[in-house]
Amino acid sequence: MGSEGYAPLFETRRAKGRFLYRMFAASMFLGICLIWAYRVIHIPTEDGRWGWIGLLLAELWFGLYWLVTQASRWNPIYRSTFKDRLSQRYEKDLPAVDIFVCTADPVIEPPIMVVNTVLSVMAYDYPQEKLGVYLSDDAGSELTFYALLEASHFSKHWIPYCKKFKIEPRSPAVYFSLTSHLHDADQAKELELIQKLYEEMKDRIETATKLGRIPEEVLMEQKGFSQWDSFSSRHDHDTILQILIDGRDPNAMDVEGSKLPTLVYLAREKRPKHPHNFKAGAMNALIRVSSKISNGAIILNVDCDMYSNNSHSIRDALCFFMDEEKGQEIAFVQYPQNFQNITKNELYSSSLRVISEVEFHGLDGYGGPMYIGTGCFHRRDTLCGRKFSKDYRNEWKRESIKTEESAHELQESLKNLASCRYEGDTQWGNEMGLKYGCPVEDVITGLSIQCLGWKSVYLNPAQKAFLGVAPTTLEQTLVQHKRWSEGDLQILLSKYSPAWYGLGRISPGLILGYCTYCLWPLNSLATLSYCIVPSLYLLHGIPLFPQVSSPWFLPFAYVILAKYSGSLAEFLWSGGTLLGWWNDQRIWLFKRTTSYLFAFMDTILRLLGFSETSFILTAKVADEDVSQRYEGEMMEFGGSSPMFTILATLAMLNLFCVVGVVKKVGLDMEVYKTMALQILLAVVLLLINGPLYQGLFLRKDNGKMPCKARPRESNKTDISSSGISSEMKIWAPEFGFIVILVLLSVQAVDASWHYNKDGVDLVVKGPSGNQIQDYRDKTSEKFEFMAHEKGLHRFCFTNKSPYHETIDFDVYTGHFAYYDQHAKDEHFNPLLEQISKLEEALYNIQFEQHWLEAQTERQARVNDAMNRRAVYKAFYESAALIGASILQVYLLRRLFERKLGTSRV
Ligand SMILES: O=c1ccn([C@@H]2O[C@H](COP(=O)(O)OP(=O)(O)O[C@H]3O[C@H](CO)[C@@H](O)[C@H](O)[C@H]3O)[C@@H](O)[C@H]2O)c(=O)[nH]1
Ligand SMILES: [Mn+2]
Repeated sequence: MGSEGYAPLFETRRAKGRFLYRMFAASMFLGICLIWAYRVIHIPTEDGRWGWIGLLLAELWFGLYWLVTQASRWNPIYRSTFKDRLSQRYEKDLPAVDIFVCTADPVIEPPIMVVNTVLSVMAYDYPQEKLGVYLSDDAGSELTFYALLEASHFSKHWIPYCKKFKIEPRSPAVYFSLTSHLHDADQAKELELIQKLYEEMKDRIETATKLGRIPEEVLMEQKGFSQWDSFSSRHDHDTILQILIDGRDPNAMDVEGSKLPTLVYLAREKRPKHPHNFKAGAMNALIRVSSKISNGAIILNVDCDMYSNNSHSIRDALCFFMDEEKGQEIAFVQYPQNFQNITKNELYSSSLRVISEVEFHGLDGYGGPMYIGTGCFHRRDTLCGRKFSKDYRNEWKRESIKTEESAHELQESLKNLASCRYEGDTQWGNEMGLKYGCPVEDVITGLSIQCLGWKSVYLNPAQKAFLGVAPTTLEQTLVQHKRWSEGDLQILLSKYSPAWYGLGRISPGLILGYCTYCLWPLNSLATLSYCIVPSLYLLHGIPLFPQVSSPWFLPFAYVILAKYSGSLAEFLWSGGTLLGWWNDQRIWLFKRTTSYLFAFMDTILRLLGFSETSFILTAKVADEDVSQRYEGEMMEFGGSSPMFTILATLAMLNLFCVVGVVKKVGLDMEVYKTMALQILLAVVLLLINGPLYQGLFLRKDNGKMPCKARPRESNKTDISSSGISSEMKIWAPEFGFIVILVLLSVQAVDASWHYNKDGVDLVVKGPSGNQIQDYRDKTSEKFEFMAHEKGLHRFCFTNKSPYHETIDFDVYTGHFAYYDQHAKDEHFNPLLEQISKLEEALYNIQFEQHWLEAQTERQARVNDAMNRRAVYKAFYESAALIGASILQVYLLRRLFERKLGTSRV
């Protein structure tokens, strides 16, 4: 098309104030150089030399990393579209669009949420006959299938309602929750009707989900359910494919007589021995299956929680692809990830605000944002690996698939495309489709597309295009970031590394842009050194920063001030609050000392061949009390995690140093006058760790830091004669709470060898008085007991012998990370799993020691008369210690030797 009279379909604006920003950045850089100079010039010869070098390395890293992050701020651009022009020119020739929704677990991704997302994308403001909606269910759950079946019926009412009244957003659940009062009487009536239909559907779905069972009559009616006959587990089943609405069928119409979008359910084949490659595998199966059903030229991918919040998003995206002059080079259009459940001050900093509002615009200025999984429109061709060429023209008017086959025949013939073996010896997962073997399949796929010469576009309209569910606990946030940062670091080290593969293929600005994320994990070491070294040296009175009166103080002060006021300004400008920024700084610290550290270590283990890729799904639902604490912005430490152990240790270390310093200050004020910056750092760390101290010491709710198993003092109880009982009560605060008793019943010493065989009975009763455990005739025993409900548990000892009995017992109470994690998640990350096991094993060692000690004591008492006590005690103690040491050595060796087990969804 000629340029004359050409009106583009989209517009690109450069950010204002770039010059000012660049001046500011240059001044920061000068400050950073001065800090480096100071460190190098002043390396001490004795006291504090190592600490100093630690800080020098940390500052070198921070400075270089800061330089890298400038790429995403140097040249930001903003995009806007002209949808009216699109519709004037192309309304009749709009391309077919296929929409892929991915789900993987009916428990943490409830079917009702999934179908709301599906309904929202079925109701796009777009010719419905050109839409194909595909749900990939990696759990192969009948419940999700049932929900989708229900949604296919409901869509016949929902889509016409949306179109008639042009409502937003088009996720029914969200729409109904936002709409209470309507002025238009007509609409009010229809609203009532449709809402009733929705509530009924929701009821049916939720009841089925709760019961884990589909109503009998539905099973009879819908033949698709028979596909579950050969289903053995989510990891082991045939392909299940069902075309629920066949767009080619002239009868597929809504209640107003308009065409409906195609709707397909797919659970690809899974076999335990066959790697399924997580979301990437699911997407590739969808690409193949859809190519034989609707074969849309454009593919939109959304996660099952990311409902469409803007019915015009397809048209917006098409403005880029269909622009006559610049459209041909664009491979994908990425929308930001926004969330519906962000609280005002975003406790876990999960809005990704600065990334969405600042950094991605910056990447767009250098050739386009990364592909971040959800909310992204692709050309089918480029997703399948097509190389860029100048003469490439997308053929929008594709032949629609003409086949005489019935939906059923088609279904059967397509199952092969989603089978495990199909991809063997093909380029799928490599040159074609999404790439395999990386926890962030999206980023590496996007990068390889850009390396083939394509551009991408970042579109961030005021009316958010997609809204999803952000993690609602600290642990989930940290685990999610671990997956992301680990994946990004892997990319940096992979064949497709932006650093070398990208060289010459994408612009240097974009390479640095990618590195901003790929280098996340390396920040952990520098941050750790900054959290530990200055505080420890402060305690010892060794200064590591220049005095306030020294001229070298200036660059430090300037860089600190400029860095933090800049970051605050950015955060506020992106729509955040002051407290939100403060929380963001805290999470910044937490992620760097835990998620990134684990990601770093895991990547190294992976390089050495110890661990395999895993994917821990982010939960989209939470218990009620957890949700309440989230809404109230109270940090969640419930459930134990090795990440919390690190956070708590660092916080305690800092507290310890600060308390130590406060004690000393009275004695020696002078020393500390020279250490203003170190004191400032320690105090800021103290403040930022505030919620940790609260969780450790002050809070009483279930979200507080879990207590580790720890021994209580030994107890002794005397039960004078037969039939007499003694009772002990223990409060179990939650499921999985563990009580361990070491019981030792010993007759009065004077009866020496005649200890009674009848021993003692122990009965454990649960909170409602029900008997849970019953041990009879015990003389010496250890019991391990796990509470299955919370509440007061009674441990009742009864003496059956005619003699006076002394019962000597130890009680350990606590909650094991190991049990906890495994109850929640069968595929806990290998490294964390090993750590929990080690933790548990170490505890067991402690326990064995106590038991042996108790045994020794018992023996000793029994043998008192023979004066062999000392011998026995020594014997048992050394045996215990040797055993413990052997076990420790064995466990540690196993930790490093064993090829860590596979774990996958
Ligand atoms: O084996 C799997 C695992 C996951 N999923 C789906 O992948 C999506 C993302 O999973 P989620 O637990 O929500 O991870 P997030 O960290 O929130 O996801 C972001 O990061 C992922 C890469 O780590 C991308 O795949 C996602 O698109 C992106 O939204 C969900 O729809 C899942 O159902 C599958 O289909 N199969
Ligand atoms: Mn998600």
